[in-house]
Amino acid sequence: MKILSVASELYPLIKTGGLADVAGALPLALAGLGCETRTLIPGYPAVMKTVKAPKKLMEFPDLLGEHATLLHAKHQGLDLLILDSPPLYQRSGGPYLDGSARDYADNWKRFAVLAKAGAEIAAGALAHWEPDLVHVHDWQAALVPVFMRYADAPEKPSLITIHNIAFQGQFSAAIFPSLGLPAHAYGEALEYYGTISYLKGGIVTAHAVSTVSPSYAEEILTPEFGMGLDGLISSRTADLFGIVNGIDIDVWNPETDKLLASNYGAGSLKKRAANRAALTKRFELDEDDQPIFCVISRLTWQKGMDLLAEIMDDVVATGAKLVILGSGDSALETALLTGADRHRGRVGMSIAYDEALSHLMQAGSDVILVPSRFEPCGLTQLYALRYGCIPLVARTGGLADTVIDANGAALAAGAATGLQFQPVTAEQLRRAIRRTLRLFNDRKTWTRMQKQGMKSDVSWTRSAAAYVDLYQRLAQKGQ
Ligand SMILES: Nc1ncnc2c1ncn2[C@@H]1O[C@H](COP(=O)(O)OP(=O)(O)O[C@H]2O[C@H](CO)[C@@H](O)[C@H](O)[C@H]2O)[C@@H](O)[C@H]1O
Repeated sequence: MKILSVASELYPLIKTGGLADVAGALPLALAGLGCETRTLIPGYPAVMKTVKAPKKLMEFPDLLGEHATLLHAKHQGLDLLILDSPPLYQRSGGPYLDGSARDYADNWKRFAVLAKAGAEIAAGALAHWEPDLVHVHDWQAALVPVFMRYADAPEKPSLITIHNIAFQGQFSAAIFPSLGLPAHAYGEALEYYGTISYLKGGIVTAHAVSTVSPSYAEEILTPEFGMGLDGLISSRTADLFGIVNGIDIDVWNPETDKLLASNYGAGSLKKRAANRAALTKRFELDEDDQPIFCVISRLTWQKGMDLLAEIMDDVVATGAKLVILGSGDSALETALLTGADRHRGRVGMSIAYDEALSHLMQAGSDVILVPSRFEPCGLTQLYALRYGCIPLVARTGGLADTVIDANGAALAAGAATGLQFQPVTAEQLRRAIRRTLRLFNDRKTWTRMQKQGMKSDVSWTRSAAAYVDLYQRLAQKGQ
């Protein structure tokens, strides 16, 4: 089966968050199951600089008034379709934000053009490669099924995956005429309280909607988590699926990871000590045997980072240490940095996006804290499981689905892999930290939990098979 995947980021070429990991790893996992995936991405500077000898496939003279060239390249097992349009994508900032962290004013156009190209490819624009199905990710690609619905060509089966419903691609209704859609598409697919919502358009028009864990698929049916789209999603429950993310277990393998100070496995956990020592040095922490908690996250309210700032003094008071890697909301960055300054030697912080450091932190820390208010899946707890770093997570979304709480029954059965807490409040987080410390001091139980986590199947194997199953169902329906 031939799949056209459309995404706005793709590991290892361009990444701001978990979407890139999934868009980058899923095609590799699907390849072994008879699916040939080509991924359409914008020609950002990082992409154009990294891919070797891209081949020109075709020109799009007029995609919503923009000229673009479609390039083909292979990169680390990925088959790429790169939409090269320098006025839209060759910018010095990130994929979505300029150097001052402001949204590009023409993001509506940048991603509408990407989607339009996707719809044209789906309709057979490429002479030698026509997809059987289109899989689009998040609001940035959500207009692909909208353009397909209102095109003259026969509609291909389509799936939209929601990685985070908080980001909806909402724009002024004034852009509607520039999208080149028939007038009725506004009310049928795109209109959202007098504005335009790309994600809504995708949810209305895609043949199936999925999200990245079964629990989050349930949660987004409720007003609390649906962020205004719960009513619409509830009307599509027959076509709604929750497939938990996997991770690339070759990139995230403590036995071979070149970014670590020392490689190790479940049978050689003592070798984690060298990573702990490297981490201690890197963050100028005191050298002692107290547990190290880590946080690797966007610094946002979603991720509960305000709670982390609130409880930092209490964590330090227990004797534990804390290392934080992240960037995001500037008020939260300041609050956390101020706290870290108060506790030199006990709290270390790096305001950065640092892939290499994130690997060392997973290998050198004892616990990863993930106090998210909502979490569609979450990936850092999956890396942590694989690295023998115990996840302490909020009981929500994919975090609830992937970590087995160390309650009495799970401990007795030897099944526990981490800790969960709820509701997501500072008080419950403090309690969960105290519970973690009690377990940490019971070395036999702790080691057993580490080993159990390292045995968990966090690979793509099962989930890739679930996607293939869904693709096949959609393809059959479309016949
Ligand atoms: N400062 C930093 N330096 C280095 N690496 C950093 C970093 N900050 C974050 N990362 C990395 O970025 C990724 C973040 O992925 P998550 O799944 O945790 O959240 P995100 O909200 O981006 O993704 C959304 O999409 C994914 C994919 O579906 C869902 O799992 C998730 O719940 C949803 O919110 C991880 O690979 C993490 O290691």
